[in-house]
Amino acid sequence: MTQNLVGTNEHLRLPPHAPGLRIGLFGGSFNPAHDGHRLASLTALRRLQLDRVWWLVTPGNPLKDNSGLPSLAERVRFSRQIADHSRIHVTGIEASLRTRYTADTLRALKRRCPGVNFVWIMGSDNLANFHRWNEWRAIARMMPIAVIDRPGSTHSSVASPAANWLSRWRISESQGAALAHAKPPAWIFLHGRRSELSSTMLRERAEQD
Ligand SMILES: Nc1ncnc2c1ncn2[C@@H]1O[C@H](COP(=O)(O)OP(=O)(O)OP(=O)(O)O)[C@@H](O)[C@H]1O
Ligand SMILES: O=C(O)c1ccc[n+]([C@@H]2O[C@H](COP(=O)([O-])O)[C@@H](O)[C@H]2O)c1
Repeated sequence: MTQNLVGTNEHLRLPPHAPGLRIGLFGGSFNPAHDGHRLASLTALRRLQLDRVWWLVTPGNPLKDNSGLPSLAERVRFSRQIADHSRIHVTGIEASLRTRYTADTLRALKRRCPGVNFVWIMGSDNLANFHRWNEWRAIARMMPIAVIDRPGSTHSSVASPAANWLSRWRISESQGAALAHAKPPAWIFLHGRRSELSSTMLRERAEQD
């Protein structure tokens, strides 16, 4: 079934959505997907009371060397096996939108999905580098952001230039249910059960085998 969907480029289409839904957008290389991605998504679903999380499997992170990156279809297919949850939709829609930078992707999705309450989700390692992203302040002005704590970047992320700039708009963890409706900039740092997993670790293990 999943294989067929990838074969028909179903992963390039927008999943079902409707005005008023709260949808988390979780972008990543997913090379490969792992349980840390799933745990972060479940944390966001529950603590932010989201209806869905869409994984946006990138054609290639603009800040990474993407040589050797497996095909989008392969990464989507494996991500679907890992996600395995009715509220998590794995997509390759940046490829069909022909966007690479997150700011462009979010603009395009907001235009195509009027009335949807989107939240950008990222691990805390990405907050630490967020100030290097294209139009990062514009991203923060476009939609609320949820940062999920991740081993190794708890402190560097909150001490980062982006976190400093964003500090006045941080809402408390107890207000998670309000984030999707908050006027951006608005962001939250969610602490909870953490996963040590990373795609780098899995690629290194696979090389040793
Ligand atoms: N264990 C984890 N806990 C919380 N967030 C995570 C975790 N692993 C990845 N993420 C987040 O998931 C998103 C996609 O990450 P990505 O696909 O690059 O995985 P990665 O494990 O960070 O990969 P790599 O090791 O190749 O950098 C990013 O926002 C990242 O911060
Ligand atoms: O737009 C940018 O400048 C930008 C820079 C770095 C990363 N991103 C996005 O951040 C998400 C996480 O990337 P990664 O490779 O850490 O999984 C993914 O959706 C990337 O496209 C975006």
